[in-house]
Amino acid sequence: MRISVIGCGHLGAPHAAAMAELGHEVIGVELDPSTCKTLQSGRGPFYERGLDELLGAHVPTGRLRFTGDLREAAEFADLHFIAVGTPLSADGQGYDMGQVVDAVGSLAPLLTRPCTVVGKSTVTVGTVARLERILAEHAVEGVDLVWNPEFLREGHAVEDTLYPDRIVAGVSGAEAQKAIEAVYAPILARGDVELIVTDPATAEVIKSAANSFLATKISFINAMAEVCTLAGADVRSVAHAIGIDHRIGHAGMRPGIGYGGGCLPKDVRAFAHRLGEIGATRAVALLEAVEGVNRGRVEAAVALVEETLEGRVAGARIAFLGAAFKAGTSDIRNSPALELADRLRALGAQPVVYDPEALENARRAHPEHSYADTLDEALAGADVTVLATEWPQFSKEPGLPAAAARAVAAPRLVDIRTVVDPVDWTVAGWSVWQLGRPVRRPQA
Ligand SMILES: NC(=O)C1=CN([C@@H]2O[C@H](COP(=O)(O)OP(=O)(O)OC[C@H]3O[C@@H](n4cnc5c(N)ncnc54)[C@H](O)[C@@H]3O)[C@@H](O)[C@H]2O)C=CC1
Ligand SMILES: O=C(O)[C@H]1O[C@H](OP(=O)(O)OP(=O)(O)OC[C@H]2O[C@@H](n3ccc(=O)[nH]c3=O)[C@H](O)[C@@H]2O)[C@H](O)[C@@H](O)[C@@H]1O
Repeated sequence: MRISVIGCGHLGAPHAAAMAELGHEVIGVELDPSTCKTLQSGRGPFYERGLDELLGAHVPTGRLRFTGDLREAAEFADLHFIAVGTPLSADGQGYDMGQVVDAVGSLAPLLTRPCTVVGKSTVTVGTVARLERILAEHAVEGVDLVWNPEFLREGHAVEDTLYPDRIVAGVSGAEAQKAIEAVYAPILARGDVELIVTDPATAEVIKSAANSFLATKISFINAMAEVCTLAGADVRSVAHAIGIDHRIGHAGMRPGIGYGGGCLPKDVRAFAHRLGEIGATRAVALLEAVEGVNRGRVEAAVALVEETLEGRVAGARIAFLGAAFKAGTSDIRNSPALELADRLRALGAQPVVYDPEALENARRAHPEHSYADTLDEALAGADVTVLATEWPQFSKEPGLPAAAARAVAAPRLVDIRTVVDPVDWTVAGWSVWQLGRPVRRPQA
């Protein structure tokens, strides 16, 4: 099929590349000239595993190309994916729908033959009806709108797009369903992915419910971390034990500093706001509790660092390992790591931040911090080491505890992501603090 992907950010760029990999002819439309230029050169504008390989394979053959010109895409494609951003509005409540409304509003009058518009951006209940009105007013007859929410995780964007857990399509008619079946035919042909065809409102709720549940699971275990701190218990054992019950499961239940990123925080907030508007008061209370727990995690992490330093935070040099909102990405949107670095800096500490992929973004957005180009440079002379993003380079490298112990001024590790095995570090002379777990001291 000839398809377009409008908006080539963290969702759209991997989606465009994956659609080319599935055999479609793809044109990506990207408003930001610098992002567009990078994509045209066959490289990803951010770190995402597998993306450069797909771009490198399909851009040179012309099967995948990028443009800033929406008209070119309207003429070329029979199916248009909308993958533009839905950030929070300026008042921090609902979504700012500007990018979605602009994209669909600009595309509609350019559509001169029947085609399908497929929304992938995350939106709240009621958006599809609004966009259907725009298309009915400005496009020719026979333009169908489908809502096809996306469930990919950053860091796994390519594999999640090519091998999704499920495909959801909110459709209003049979033609739209056929278009979705055609575009995802190579995936559906494998026979192990369910296509859930539903109405647009249900598709909208499915996406918001999925992200809200993921956030709830994280906040639940973080609430238990708070309980464990007060009760002298160990939250990792609690998570392990309860997760063995297959109704609970271990996935997505790692305790720590809480959820960040370009999606869960804004999606939970916007969903709660919309639910308030439609009167779903109990659901609002649930989501507000989830947000409340999440907000408290940075506070808890600050307290842990203070405890480590016995209150002497001012002037302390902190090796700060990680800036990305999670491992596997260069994305720093709503990064709990950087929020913690900000808070510690405000208390007079000197965090020296290192991240394997997100340094450039962090430097640009937070020029106030000191940065290290290498892990060794960050560790040198540190009074405390904060493991702030769960990169395996920090938690799974067998030689790191011993090497790092030689580099720092004091072997104190605060692992706010609960990813290291304290034994690996205590044998190398470290004391290890984790949220909701007893402090582990060096083994004699
Ligand atoms: N980042 C993720 O992992 C996922 C994101 N989503 C949803 O996908 C949507 C996009 O998210 P991200 O890709 O993270 O945002 P992003 O900000 O990384 O990308 C959006 C891109 O759209 C471009 N854009 C805006 N208006 C445009 C227009 N009219 N024409 C062409 N390009 C335009 C922007 O320049 C930007 O590059 C959001 O609704 C998000 O909630 C859904 C699932 C996963
Ligand atoms: O709608 C979206 O944009 C996407 O949002 C999340 O994906 P993502 O933001 O890439 O990140 P996650 O892997 O879900 O992690 C979110 C945050 O929670 C934290 N987290 C994650 C898992 C966990 O067990 N504990 C935990 O604290 C991560 O460090 C990160 O800060 C969802 O997982 C995707 O399914 C969804 O498509």
